[in-house]
Amino acid sequence: MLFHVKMTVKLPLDMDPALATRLKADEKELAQRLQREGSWRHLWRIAGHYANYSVFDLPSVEALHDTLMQLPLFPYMDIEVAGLCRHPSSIHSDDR
Ligand SMILES: O=C(O)CC1=CCC(=O)O1
Repeated sequence: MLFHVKMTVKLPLDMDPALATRLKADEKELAQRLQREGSWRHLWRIAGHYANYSVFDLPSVEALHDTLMQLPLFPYMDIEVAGLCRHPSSIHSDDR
C-alpha cells in the first residue's frame, strides 16, 4: 500500500542543540535505511519549510503507524497521512 505523508518538524526553541543534532542524525540514519530497504519510496523537502513530503510503501496502515512512531523526530512532528490508489488515467503500469 502506498501512503503520502507530510511531516512538519517543530523542534522546541529551547531544545538542547546537542539533542537536536543527535535526533536529526538518528532520523537521517533510519530514513536512509528505510529508503535502502524500499519502504520509504520518496523523501522531498517542501521548499521554504522545515517539512517534507514522503511516500511510503508498506503492507498496512498499522505498519505505517509503527514506522512513523519509530522515527526519532516523531514527538516533534505534525504528521498528515493520505492513502494512495491508482488513478484511472495514470499511464504507468506499476505503482512506482
Ligand atoms: O527534515 C525533515 O523533514 C525530517 C526528516 C525526515 C527524514 C529525515 O532525515 O529528516
